[in-house]
Amino acid sequence: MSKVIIELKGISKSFGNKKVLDNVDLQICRGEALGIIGPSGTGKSTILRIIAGLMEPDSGEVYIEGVKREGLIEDRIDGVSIGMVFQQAALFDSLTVEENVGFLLYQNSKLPRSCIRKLVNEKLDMVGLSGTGDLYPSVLSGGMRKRVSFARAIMSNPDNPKQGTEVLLYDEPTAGLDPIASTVIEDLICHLQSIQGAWGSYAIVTHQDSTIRRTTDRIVFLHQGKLQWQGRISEIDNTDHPLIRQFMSGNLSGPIQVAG
Ligand SMILES: Nc1ncnc2c1ncn2[C@@H]1O[C@H](COP(=O)(O)OP(=O)(O)OP(=O)(O)O)[C@@H](O)[C@H]1O
Repeated sequence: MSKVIIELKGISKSFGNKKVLDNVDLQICRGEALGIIGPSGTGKSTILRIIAGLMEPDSGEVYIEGVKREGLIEDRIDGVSIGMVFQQAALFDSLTVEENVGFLLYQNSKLPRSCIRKLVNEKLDMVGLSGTGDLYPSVLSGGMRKRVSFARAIMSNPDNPKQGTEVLLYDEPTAGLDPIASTVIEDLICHLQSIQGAWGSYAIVTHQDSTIRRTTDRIVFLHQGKLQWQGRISEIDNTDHPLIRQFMSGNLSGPIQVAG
């Protein structure tokens, strides 16, 4: 079996009196493409934020290559770098594409501007956006804005050997995109995984059928705070698990209650 790179053990999280995650165990192995699916509001984005170190669980532990994490991301550097692509591209509209992608290096490193610009251009090339560094986000399409946020997530600081992104977390990367723009993003996710070295492992939260099928090799299904089913992507059409059958068919009848 592949080496476990990230492990959640007994993770619980509540907001107010609503328990969103209830004793969740989850592993991401090196080289794995994990899909996290389930009905809306079931805690998928919350899991990504906990893995990224942006939010602390109420109880449970997060292990990064077997080392227990203490605190949030600003308190320490993990042995594995984790990049996150947010549901909304979350770009600063008053900054250029280059300034958005290089934002953390411009803010936190002593690298010369020319060096950061070179690194940014490398990442823009990788996401198919060569020559867009001087543009502002407002002139880009939704799919292009997503790709800028990919470039930002894979930025690394060459002065810090631990800063190379090794795990990428994608929160609904194809939401709101037309089928063709979604295909471009799905291809890009697979392309980044195929590049030798850095971004071989990822977890992706998505509701889109094509994204589930084209970008994942293992699926976990979350419902009512619990991990209810997991299996290979090839099993998703064959399992008779009632939650998966209802979710994948979009049927209104079944164990998942329709909100509203
Ligand atoms: N910071 C927060 N404060 C209060 N409630 C929150 C917070 N973050 C998430 N929630 C609530 O927790 C629940 C789970 O949210 P989360 O975004 O993780 O779900 P999700 O499965 O990703 O949903 P969707 O598929 O609709 O994006 C929701 O009811 C949400 O309103």
